[in-house]
Amino acid sequence: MRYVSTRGEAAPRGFEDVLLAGLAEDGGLFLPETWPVLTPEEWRALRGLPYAELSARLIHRFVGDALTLDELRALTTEAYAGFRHPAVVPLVQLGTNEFALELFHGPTLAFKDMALQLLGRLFDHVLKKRGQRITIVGATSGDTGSAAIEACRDREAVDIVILHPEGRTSEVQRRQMTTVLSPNVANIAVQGSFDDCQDLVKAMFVDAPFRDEMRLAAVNSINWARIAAQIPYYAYAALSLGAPDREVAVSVPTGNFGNVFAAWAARRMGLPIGKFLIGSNRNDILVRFLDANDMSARPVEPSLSPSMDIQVSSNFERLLFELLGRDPVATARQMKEFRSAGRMPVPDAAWREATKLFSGFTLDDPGTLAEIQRLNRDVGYLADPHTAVATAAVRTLMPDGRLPVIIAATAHPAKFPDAVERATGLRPALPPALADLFSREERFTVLPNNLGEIEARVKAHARRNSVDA
Ligand SMILES: Cc1ncc(COP(=O)(O)O)c(C=O)c1O
Ligand SMILES: N[C@@H](CCOP(=O)(O)O)C(=O)O
Repeated sequence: MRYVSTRGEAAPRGFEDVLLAGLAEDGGLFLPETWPVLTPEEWRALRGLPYAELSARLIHRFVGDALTLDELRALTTEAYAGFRHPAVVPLVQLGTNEFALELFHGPTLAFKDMALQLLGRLFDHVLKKRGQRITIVGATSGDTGSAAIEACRDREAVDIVILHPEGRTSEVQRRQMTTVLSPNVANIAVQGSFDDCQDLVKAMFVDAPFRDEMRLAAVNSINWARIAAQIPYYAYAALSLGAPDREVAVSVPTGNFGNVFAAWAARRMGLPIGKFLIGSNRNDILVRFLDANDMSARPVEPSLSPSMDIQVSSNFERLLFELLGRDPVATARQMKEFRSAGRMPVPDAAWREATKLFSGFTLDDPGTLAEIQRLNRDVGYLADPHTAVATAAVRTLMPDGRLPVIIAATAHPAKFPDAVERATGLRPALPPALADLFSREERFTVLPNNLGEIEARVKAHARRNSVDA
């Protein structure tokens, strides 16, 4: 299995190198050179398998000879062993044809654990084999950061620096990151938005001397391994609902487009997902694109679903590459225009293609509170604000219930207790492992949105750790 960059100038390479590279040197994102496609019989053979086994078998299609199936199975088994639910990703019926796929039973209470618990172990496996160290730099709007820190804390060959937008995460999200005092972990609160944090991370990756000196690696969904590890839960849910013999739909609360792209990848591998609903808060660039081919970035605005407070969705580039017939020159041209002008008219044929599969839905804060309240009152289900955006999308975009819909329940309600309490009067408690979160010491550095200052901080952190090591 080899991977190509969406911008075509970086050399194709195998899984291990893609795992360690994160972003391609040309600024593009890696995708498999050819998609593995499973026959209906092969899909059926995965039905009923324990989650760790199912995920090992599917992810193995992407790793080539980097790991044997046995090696990968050992990693997925360990990765999901600590989840709080025996099914790992339980499917909970919310309506006649609506099912919440709960992705938040991992250590940090969000769907990011599904991929990052595995990614931390994959890094370890590959780095031990190679005798190398890496410095991870990541951007977070709240959930990737804590999941990555939890997965990488105290790992010998890894230093990790996470950038979050100062004051724009929930307090639980911030504390989950900043109270981890392991010496290989550093947190930076950037005076800016998530988009600024993500731009800074991408700028570090295209700064070749810095990237090489620090041996930068990525934990965001720019890293292909993140997407690969998010595909199996869609397969697990779809197979439980009758696929490959029955078509299903998905509804995904969307920010950086990684989670919904993983669902699209599952379709590309032969899973019959017939419709993709994209839920958005007031940062609705993807919805405007789908409704009117208006792909224009506006300033990021805070909302009750802060993890989706994103305007520039990294993984849209992967879909664009596919929509443009895998033409890297056209993709690079479009992305360059988006970067310089802040807008990108996608060619009409590609836009129409996208609208056949994807539909967008925007929910404002009052609507989000009303939906959390409705779910609690009518269904007895306590949803976090991100999940509520996706359940509301189903009621608006697919009220006829013609397909079973898998709703990605991306976070535990206790991560957003203020919003949930405002909507329902109930304050969800944190699980026992996090019960003392509010009395733990916090450590982070506040820095301006300035590449030089951030790079200097990353360098100081990585140096200190290699001296200590
Ligand atoms: C709870 C939650 N829901 C939804 C999203 C959006 O997912 P994606 O960025 O993969 O589109 C995020 C952040 O990524 C999140 O943390
Ligand atoms: N919502 C995310 C933003 C980063 O997304 P990623 O999937 O690219 O890591 C977060 O919670 O940090």
